[in-house]
Amino acid sequence: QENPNDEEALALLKFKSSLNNATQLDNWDKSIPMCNGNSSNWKGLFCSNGELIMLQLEDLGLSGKIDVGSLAKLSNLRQFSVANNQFSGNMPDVKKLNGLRALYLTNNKFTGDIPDDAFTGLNGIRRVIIANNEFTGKIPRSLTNLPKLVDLQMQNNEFVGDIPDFPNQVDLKVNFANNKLDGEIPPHLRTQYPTSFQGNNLCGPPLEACKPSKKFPKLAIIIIITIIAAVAFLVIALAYFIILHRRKPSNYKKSTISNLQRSDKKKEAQYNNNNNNYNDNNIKKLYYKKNGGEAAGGILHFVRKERQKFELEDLLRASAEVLGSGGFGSTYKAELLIGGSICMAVKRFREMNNVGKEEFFQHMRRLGKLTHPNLVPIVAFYYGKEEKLLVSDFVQFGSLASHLHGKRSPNQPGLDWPTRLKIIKGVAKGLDYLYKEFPDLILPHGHLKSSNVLLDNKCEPVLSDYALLPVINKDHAQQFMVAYKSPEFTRDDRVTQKTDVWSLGILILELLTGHFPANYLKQGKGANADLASWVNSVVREEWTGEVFDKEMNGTKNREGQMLKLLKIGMCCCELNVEKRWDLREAIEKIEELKEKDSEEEFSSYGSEDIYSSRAMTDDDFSFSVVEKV
Ligand SMILES: Nc1ncnc2c1ncn2[C@@H]1O[C@H](COP(=O)(O)OP(=O)(O)OP(=O)(O)O)[C@@H](O)[C@H]1O
Repeated sequence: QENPNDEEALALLKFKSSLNNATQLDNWDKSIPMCNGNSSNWKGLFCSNGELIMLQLEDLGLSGKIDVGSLAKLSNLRQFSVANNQFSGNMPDVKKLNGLRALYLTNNKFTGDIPDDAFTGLNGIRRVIIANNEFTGKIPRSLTNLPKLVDLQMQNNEFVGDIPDFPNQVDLKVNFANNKLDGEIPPHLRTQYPTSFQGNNLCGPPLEACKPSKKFPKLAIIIIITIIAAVAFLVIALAYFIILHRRKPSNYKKSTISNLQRSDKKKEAQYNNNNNNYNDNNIKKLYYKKNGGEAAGGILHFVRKERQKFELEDLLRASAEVLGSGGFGSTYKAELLIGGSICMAVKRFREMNNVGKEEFFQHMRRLGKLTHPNLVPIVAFYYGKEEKLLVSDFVQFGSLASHLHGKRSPNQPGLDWPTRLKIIKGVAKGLDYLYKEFPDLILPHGHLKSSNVLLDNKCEPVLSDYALLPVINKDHAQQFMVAYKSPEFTRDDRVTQKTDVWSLGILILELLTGHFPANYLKQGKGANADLASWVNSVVREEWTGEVFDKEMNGTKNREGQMLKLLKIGMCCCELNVEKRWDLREAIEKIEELKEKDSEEEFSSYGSEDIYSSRAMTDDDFSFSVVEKV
């Protein structure tokens, strides 16, 4: 049967044939399907539900002709980017691509005037990014009629003449810097940043006022007087407003902060499904507008080349909800509408100034190079003096913590054994990768806990909040990060490369028992000072059956494997660091686990085996005093 994408594949191959230097597109091959659900087999293509929606051919050294006629056959094409290549000549005739939402031609060598009607009919377009080329002539008037336009970047070209007004685009952000433009900045662009106009011969707000023309001194005087009168009026009105405002009782502040107030209830809510409570808030509303975050107006630095770019402003304005707050700050889910809907998780960090700016950027770039199916990819970051934002992919299915400890509807089953086994195997793989990538770090993860194990729609685990220790202020890390709740830190004030193994052990025990480890830490000194001690005491009394989470239904013929995992958890929680397994050993043992027991395994495992794995002395009962959770 004819593949519906065949025609598009042919169109793309024709498009490719008019490019020069397209050697990197060698997997564009008609025998391989372009799209596979939401992923693509051809370099530079992005697909959604089997349809090609974006073409991102960036940094490929391409030149030659852009065959727009062929591109026009791609019926769902939303984004077209050839940024950072060697294209020259006139701008392609993009008005033929009438479904386009974003166009990126930045950093090429395009020349010539752009016809006035070049953008006519592109009624869905949101971004026109043609900066850093050699375009000449006037700014095409058709740009002013694009109802959805929010981002127009034409800086570093050779445009001449005046800037037209953009009266219809309320959220538009422009950049015309470093051209040869002159005249007065039009009324609807006066609230833009002054830097968007610098390097031209422009005047008027937000730049300096235009010099009054010598021909009409009287008119100039009238204008100045009018401006002074208007300013005076504004000052008086402002003063009046302030006086009026001060007199009001100040319960305003309370209601704003209450949005984000921390409470134990919220922690519980946080563990309920992440997809609840969707509303029309955005991060600005939820935090910045009210509490004055420093990020507004800042720059988002992308650490992954292949990812679709967006601006910080887009992120802060996107529809958002609070996912929860931890020791470092709040995390938000933001839904961006660019070339389809994309959900990102945005985590605010304070106390992240352990290293200088340069080193911080370096560390982020290092995180941006990590690719592993069991790690949440960090996509971008914002660097502010006091505050940082880390942007990563939003993981759909909530955290392991929410599945283990959150409320469920009565007919929703708990996680079964095969799923729990899959989760711990994935966690082990993610950790293994981190240890290989960060041999220089004492704690390659440092913050392994069930709320930092997220689940995708197939219940595959993905780790978050990893490898952040180098950038977090020491005091803060010691107060909040999981590694610093380990016996070796509370007892000896030290952490080692085996401390993440202890966190893994606690995670395993949490997964098997369904008990929330923080509850034990709260109780402090005593026989059950941590989850491992509790498990130990139950096992010692030969009540091993009591250890396992009752929600983990259908355990028949699986007890042997479950006991093996329990033993692994106990060995990872060995108090004596020297005797504790290292990560490699723990991973190997986890990898050996199977879903079902073989006959002899089924009969040979008993509680004695488990008990001997954590040799308990009287001292052990009192080592782990952790007041703060
Ligand atoms: N990328 C993501 N996708 C989906 N949910 C996420 C993502 N990152 C974090 N979350 C969820 O958001 C909530 C808040 O996370 P956050 O990391 O702020 O707090 P925490 O993990 O409880 O504590 P801490 O700050 O100490 O790590 C948690 O339930 C977490 O599972």
